[in-house]
Amino acid sequence: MDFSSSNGSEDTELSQAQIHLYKHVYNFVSSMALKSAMELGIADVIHSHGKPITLPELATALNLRPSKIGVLHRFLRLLTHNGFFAKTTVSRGEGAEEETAYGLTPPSKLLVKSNSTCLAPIVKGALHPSSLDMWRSSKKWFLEDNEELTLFESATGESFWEFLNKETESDTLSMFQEAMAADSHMFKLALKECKHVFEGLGSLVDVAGGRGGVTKLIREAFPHVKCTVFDQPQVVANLTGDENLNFVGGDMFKSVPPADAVLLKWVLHDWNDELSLKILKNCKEAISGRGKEGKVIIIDISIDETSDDRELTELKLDYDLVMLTMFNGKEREKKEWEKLIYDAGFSSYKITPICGFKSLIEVFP
Ligand SMILES: C[S@@+](CC[C@H](N)C(=O)[O-])C[C@H]1O[C@@H](n2cnc3c(N)ncnc32)[C@H](O)[C@@H]1O
Repeated sequence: MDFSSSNGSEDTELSQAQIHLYKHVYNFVSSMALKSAMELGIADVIHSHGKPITLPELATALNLRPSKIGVLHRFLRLLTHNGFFAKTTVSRGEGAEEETAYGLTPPSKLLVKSNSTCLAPIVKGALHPSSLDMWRSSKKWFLEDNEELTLFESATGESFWEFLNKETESDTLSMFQEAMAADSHMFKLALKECKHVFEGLGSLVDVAGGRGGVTKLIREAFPHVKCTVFDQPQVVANLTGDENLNFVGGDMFKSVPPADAVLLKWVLHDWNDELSLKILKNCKEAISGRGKEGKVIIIDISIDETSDDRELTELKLDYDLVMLTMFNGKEREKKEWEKLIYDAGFSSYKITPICGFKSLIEVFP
């Protein structure tokens, strides 16, 4: 572009373009500031304080040296701008000067570790170096002629599942399972909206159900349903159930234990269409004893750019790239779900949005 001859509107467009570009380049800073706040436990301190906290009080509670108060202030300024803290003023008594204080907002309440809806493990897992380092290899990965290879494999030489299951990575496996469990707690809210989906079931198998976080919530609401949590043997190895809760180790690509209904929460987006089809066919077989009354309940993202707002679509598309690069999985649009469901031999389905950004898809034989 020849800058000397550009007119006013071109200049404005150029400036806007620069802001747009830089905003996306520096998006990672907001993620990292959030991670730092989570690691320091800022939300926990404010929560224990019981009211908005001043900067010196916060620094003291976090055991920070006075030299770091300026740093803390600048992190809080960005995080407050991003909606994680709310600024207010407090006075220490009559005649005293007013001081700025920081309170929690709904998003930062999700970082309070004593809350059952704490999502700190998601922040920890998603922004862990094991999830981020691979991006260094993205150009190399693009140039490789292997459609099956994930970015993670291209960068590390092993799949993410192989990496997690290594003896030396038991802490990382625990971290991953904790992140899944944290996400599952939010399912309690969704369960209120979609209780009818589980009504009338005698048995349920939660396929790739991790350590059973979701199953336990379903059992609280439906104590009479016989539940099975089915996952890889090493995930369920040391877990004990009771008369209505059973942990079974196995491979969902080989077979799935029989039940009236199968739950697949946060599972199919880990896999490409070919492997998802295998899982769905095994699930269809698992519910075959119940005839037309059986069903598969999928909880996953459904991308809908026409109905969702920009922010929601951006989150879903971000997730799609996470699934692609880590697992060769994908987030699906409605027509992709439909194809997968019909290809697996099911006759109908119903999609209901839940939990803000996920959908519950009931699939019928
Ligand atoms: C994204 S996590 C979802 C966990 C759980 N459904 C939830 O929402 O919390 C995917 C799960 O798939 C399990 N998994 C991976 N391969 C599997 C296989 N071949 N058979 C059974 N489970 C498997 C993993 O161990 C992991 O717990």
